[in-house]
Amino acid sequence: MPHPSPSRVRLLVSVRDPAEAALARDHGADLIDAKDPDRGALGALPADIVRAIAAAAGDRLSSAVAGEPGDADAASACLAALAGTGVGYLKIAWAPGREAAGLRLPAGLPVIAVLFAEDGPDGADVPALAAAGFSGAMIDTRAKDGRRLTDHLPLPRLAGFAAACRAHGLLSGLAGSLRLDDIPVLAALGPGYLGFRGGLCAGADRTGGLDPQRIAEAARCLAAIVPCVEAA
Ligand SMILES: O=C[C@H](O)COP(=O)(O)O
Repeated sequence: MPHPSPSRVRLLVSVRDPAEAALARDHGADLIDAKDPDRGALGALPADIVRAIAAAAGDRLSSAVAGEPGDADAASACLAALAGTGVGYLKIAWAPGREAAGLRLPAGLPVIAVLFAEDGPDGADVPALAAAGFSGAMIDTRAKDGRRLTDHLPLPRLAGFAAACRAHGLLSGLAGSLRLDDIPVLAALGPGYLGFRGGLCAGADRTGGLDPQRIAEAARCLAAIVPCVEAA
């Protein structure tokens, strides 16, 4: 499976269906992420829609969110439900400090742990994620209430998270009601990708439709930035 080059920060765009996947692909998304924006921060889509999104992503990497399970057993079931859909990654909510015993990760399919900014994650959470077998880690916001990632966590803390992911060989991501003007500041921290939904939708409404001009603008912005540190 291809892996994003560590030399630049990638653009992840969350999509709800194959038509949005094709739009994101055609306007410069690097990672096409299947997610139901009507069902909160990490609403999972049905497996057949995820499969169609992975196909529509074409030569782009794809991922799918698997939900917000309460423990390792439930997480294993959520991951298994989407394991055969053809996406390159699965993403699943994971509480900092959660007991990983009993977590069964799908063979050969990298899984990204999504930590919520409201829980105050930082780089100290990363070693346990690596030990649990996750291939990546990202921070997103749980409440889509207008507050952005940087309203919850200061930049040095985000930088520490990205650095810890690099140190442990994990792909890292930052998201949470990001806007285009967040790109230069957050990309400079060297995450593997920045994740968007609402900021690339018409009227910044994450439950509305994606705006192709905004996707293209985000892609242009990211392509122009060389991170101060190597992205991971
Ligand atoms: O994975 C990224 C998320 O879909 C971000 O959604 P958001 O930009 O609406 O907070």
